Amino acid sequence: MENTILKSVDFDAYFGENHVVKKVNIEIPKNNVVAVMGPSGCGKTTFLRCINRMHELIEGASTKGKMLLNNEDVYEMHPIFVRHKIGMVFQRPNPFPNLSIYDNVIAGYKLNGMKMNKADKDVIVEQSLQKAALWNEVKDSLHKKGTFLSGGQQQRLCIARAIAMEPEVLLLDEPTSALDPISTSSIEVLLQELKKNYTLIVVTHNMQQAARVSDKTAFFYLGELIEYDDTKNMFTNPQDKRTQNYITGRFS
Ligand SMILES: Nc1ncnc2c1ncn2[C@@H]1O[C@H](COP(=O)(O)OP(=O)(O)OP(=O)(O)O)[C@@H](O)[C@H]1O
Repeated sequence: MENTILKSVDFDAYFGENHVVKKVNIEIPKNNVVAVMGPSGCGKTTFLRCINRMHELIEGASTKGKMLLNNEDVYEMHPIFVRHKIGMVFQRPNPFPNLSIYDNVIAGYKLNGMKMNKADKDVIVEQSLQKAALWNEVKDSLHKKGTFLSGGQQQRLCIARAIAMEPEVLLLDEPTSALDPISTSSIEVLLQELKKNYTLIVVTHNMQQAARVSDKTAFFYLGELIEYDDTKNMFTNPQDKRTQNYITGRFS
């Protein structure tokens, strides 16, 4: 694929002896939203966490194969650099409870001991909140704690925090599953906006959401990537019986 930003080659992941991601080969095009779906326990989150090397933080966890970002193996880069380039947003909004909205946005810089003057910080905070479609709602309360925000606003704050590090790829693990329908819809709109500047990989259990937001969909089953195609094709003309069964609700 010409515009591939991320590519896995024969990628395996294990928890101890338990082989949970099996020989996954996938190419993710730049500025796309790719949905990752499949039944519970099929390795979606594990695969996502392998992309930015968070899997290896778990004791006994290991990987095999290649994960290439712009053709360079992320497993040969410094893990901190990898997590700058490949940001992550989790299922439950997790702003740092003791930090203000402002400090939450630049938390990644502080955690890594990267010093900046106030003017630069102000720019990063405003730009990141703008891109996360939260600026207008919080610009007058930047020094209040992030936990005062609604769930949907907190999730957008977490997106702003990830964007502040200027990643190329953003991994989102069921980013709306803890949110109400209105917040969910505002995050879905935001994803469409964000893909202009970033490449997004979104784990979702919600097939309607995958159909609404993604350009391509990957279907995982028992640790294997069974099918990967343009979302439209995947939902209208799945090639594998297991994908067909999943999208028609024969197993969840
Ligand atoms: N920390 C862990 N230690 C050991 N095994 C784990 C751990 N996390 C997940 N697993 C196992 O790895 C397999 C894949 O889990 P994973 O969370 O990646 O699946 P998933 O498709 O994201 O599931 P869900 O949709 O329920 O979130 C499962 O068998 C799970 O039990």
